[in-house]
Amino acid sequence: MLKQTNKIAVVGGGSWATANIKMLTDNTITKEISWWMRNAEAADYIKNFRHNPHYLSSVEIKLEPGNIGTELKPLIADADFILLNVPAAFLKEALSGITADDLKGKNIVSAIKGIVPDENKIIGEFLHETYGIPFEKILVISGPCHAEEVALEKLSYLTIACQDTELAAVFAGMLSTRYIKTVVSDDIYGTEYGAVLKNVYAMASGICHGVGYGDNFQSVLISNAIRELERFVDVVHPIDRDIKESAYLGDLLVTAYSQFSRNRTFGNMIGKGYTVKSAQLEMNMIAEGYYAVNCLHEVNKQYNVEMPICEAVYAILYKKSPPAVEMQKLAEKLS
Ligand SMILES: NC(=O)c1ccc[n+]([C@@H]2O[C@H](COP(=O)([O-])OP(=O)(O)OC[C@H]3O[C@@H](n4cnc5c(N)ncnc54)[C@H](O)[C@@H]3O)[C@@H](O)[C@H]2O)c1
Ligand SMILES: O=P(O)(O)OC[C@H](O)CO
Repeated sequence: MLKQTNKIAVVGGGSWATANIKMLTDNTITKEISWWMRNAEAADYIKNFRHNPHYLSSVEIKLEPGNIGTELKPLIADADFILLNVPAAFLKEALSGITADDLKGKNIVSAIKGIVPDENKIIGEFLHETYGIPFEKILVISGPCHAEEVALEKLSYLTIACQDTELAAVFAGMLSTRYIKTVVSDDIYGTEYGAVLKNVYAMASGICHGVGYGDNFQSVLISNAIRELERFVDVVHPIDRDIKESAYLGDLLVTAYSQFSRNRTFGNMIGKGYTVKSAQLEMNMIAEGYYAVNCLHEVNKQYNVEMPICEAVYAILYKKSPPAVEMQKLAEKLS
């Protein structure tokens, strides 16, 4: 049974965590919010100055200083919802020291669009298998929404997925604001895999731009990408879904075309000849697609879905195949 005042613990100190704090505090439903981040300096700065020094620094943080910290266990102890915002590659590290008992009975919300490396699992599967969280208590936030536009209060739509759609609606109610509309879904697998794949396609979009292809080619790439995405999710989790919904097609479009996209920016640098290391250093933000494409390559060994775009990005990032050569080969396979 949900309490009158819900307690929400936000985990992660980056752009999306900051945007989620803003949405939750701009929303008028009474709630208590705590915020964990690993960077102690940033936490102190936020307590003193009410702004995140590194991400979305224009956003005013309206939290009690005592509710912000770097010790995860006490911050999640009496939370009803734990909202995960750490990039998938660092999730295990962030949750180290946390046991299944610490998470028992809690609702876990993943705002992460990635796969846990080594485990090769989407976040819902990882939480279920590692911590025994029942699927009815796992929620996923997705949809076409850049943190930067949340900071600017530009009208955006989020999808909240959970097997228990009533619970999804409760959480959606706590995120909605004048500038955030919410949609509820029961498709955890499709929503998660859709978000993971769109990051890889955004990288492909950036790579082709960096190599010199134009808008005409990019639109063909993205229309092939949505078909590739649909092929994959229909094999992994075959249910009746409309791939044209915002959580799937919408998210692919925003990330493939937006100036704010981390994954597209990263791909563009790779297309222009940066190494992975130098692109990562220059960005100061995490492009999830870099880790995800390696995991997807492994996961797809089990399903054998035809995924030429993912394979091209994998070859460029992990086999050091020249971007221009891979894009030329890929172009022959698109229609
Ligand atoms: N930014 C967005 O607009 C947006 C929107 C929807 C979903 N997401 C998802 O939210 C998640 C978080 O992304 P973000 O955009 O907030 O990230 P970001 O790039 O803004 O911030 C990077 C985050 O990673 C952490 N980090 C970096 N290096 C680390 C390390 N070595 N060990 C541990 N932590 C490290 C940083 O502390 C910071 O919290 C991702 O899964 C992303 O796909 C982001
Ligand atoms: O576009 P990116 O790569 O910054 O990803 C951010 C969000 O997932 C967009 O919905």
